[in-house]
Amino acid sequence: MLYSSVTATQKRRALRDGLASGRLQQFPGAFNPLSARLIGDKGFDGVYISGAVIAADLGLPDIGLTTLTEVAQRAGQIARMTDLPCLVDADTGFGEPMNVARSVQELENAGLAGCHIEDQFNPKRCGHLDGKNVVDLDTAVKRIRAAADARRDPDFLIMARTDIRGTDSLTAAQDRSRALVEAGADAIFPEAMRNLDEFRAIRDAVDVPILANMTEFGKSDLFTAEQLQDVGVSMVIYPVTLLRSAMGAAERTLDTIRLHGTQQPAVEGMQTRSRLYDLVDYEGYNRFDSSVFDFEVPGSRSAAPPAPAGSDAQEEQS
Ligand SMILES: C[C@](O)(C(=O)O)[C@H](CC(=O)O)C(=O)O
Ligand SMILES: [Mg+2]
Repeated sequence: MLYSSVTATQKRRALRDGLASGRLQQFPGAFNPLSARLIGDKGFDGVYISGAVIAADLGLPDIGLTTLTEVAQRAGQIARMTDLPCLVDADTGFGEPMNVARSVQELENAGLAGCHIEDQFNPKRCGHLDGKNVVDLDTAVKRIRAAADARRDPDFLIMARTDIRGTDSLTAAQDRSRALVEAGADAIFPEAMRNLDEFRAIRDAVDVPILANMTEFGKSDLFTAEQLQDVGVSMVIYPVTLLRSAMGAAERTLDTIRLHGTQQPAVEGMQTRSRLYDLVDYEGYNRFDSSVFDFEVPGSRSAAPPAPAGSDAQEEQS
């Protein structure tokens, strides 16, 4: 009830331990707080909070229009719902190095386990699009140094993302990764790697964990967990995967209603009422104060809490 049951400090330690474990850490992207709960329920290692998803959710393109306040608030709402460590996308850090410092402290306050900060110019864009620009090495280093110096919890993970592979060679990406680690990065996110050998080359260049971004319709093939583990990747994100899946399902359901005049054929694929109630832990709230739910709905599972007043028991699917 009221989640999460572990502290932010414990989550940060869990993230560090996971990265040190030698086992690939899988972080699907939550598109809302409820989906973070689902990710934990399915046994994943952590939750990724994507800048692209936060932007898309607001109906915005992913070009640095979202603000620190919006991202910290949404990320905090998501982190609240899970015992897993959450890694949030802090884009370019929301400004100059001093802004980056403030961003890190706000994200610490929001209960995140870590964040990544990239070396793109503003306005930034999706790392898998063409025509990106990166800032010079000095600026990139200052951002990461400011982030590392600003954190108050030494376990808050500062991950440096470099987009340089989009504009320069693999060697340039290795050099920049080394410099970012020197500046204080705890981990490296090499964006838009072209193949597994490129991931291996970055891994060989630095002695910190590296992340693979398995975003669909991008520049990288969708490698399996086993393939990534074999080349020494420590963490994989599936940043927009759940949003794309949910939106795909939403479109299909809307088409069904248009076609059949009812959603009935789509109901089979829907999350049931009782599963939704499991995820929000109605039962836990009911234990806390049973007078909140002091009526029964015929046909509901005995373990499931009763539906709120005015709901239709016929909707119960499980
Ligand atoms: C990882 C990423 O930064 C994100 O915001 O989720 C995006 C994902 C995407 O647009 O597919 C990225 O720049 O790769
Ligand atoms: Mg992003």
